[in-house]
Amino acid sequence: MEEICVEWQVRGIRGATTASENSVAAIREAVRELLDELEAKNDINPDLIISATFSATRDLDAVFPAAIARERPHWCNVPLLDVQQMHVEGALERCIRFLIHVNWPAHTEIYHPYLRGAQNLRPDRNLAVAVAGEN
Ligand SMILES: O=C(O)C(=O)C[C@]1(C(=O)O)C=C[C@@H](O)C=C1
Repeated sequence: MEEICVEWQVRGIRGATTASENSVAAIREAVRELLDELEAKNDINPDLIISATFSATRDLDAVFPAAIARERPHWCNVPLLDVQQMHVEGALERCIRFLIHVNWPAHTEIYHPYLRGAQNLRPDRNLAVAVAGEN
């Protein structure tokens, strides 16, 4: 029988969005939408996620984004962390970002979701998917 060998790589996936206000409901809605998009566009298997770090700008403190992520099916065992985004004067407000490391089949495209007010943070990533080795 022919053996099909899949080459795996550790890859980083970035994403960001904004919450409409500093409330549990608004942050939950924004994080769910962002992770829905991540999973839908990447056909991601949460069991292959190595870790996920969320940052929130200093104007968001109603709830931890990691706690929202942990509510998702199969995310309860993912190592999660929240940090406060460094503040730069004039930077996008009420912004939630993530950096996720994942085991990924080599040479497979990754989609980095940038939604809502965060759409223009990385127009290069928003328009195109990143090809293996380019991120
Ligand atoms: O990708 C983002 O979320 C950005 O805001 C862009 C950027 C960057 O310049 O690369 C800036 C600040 C963040 O800490 C991460 C990345």
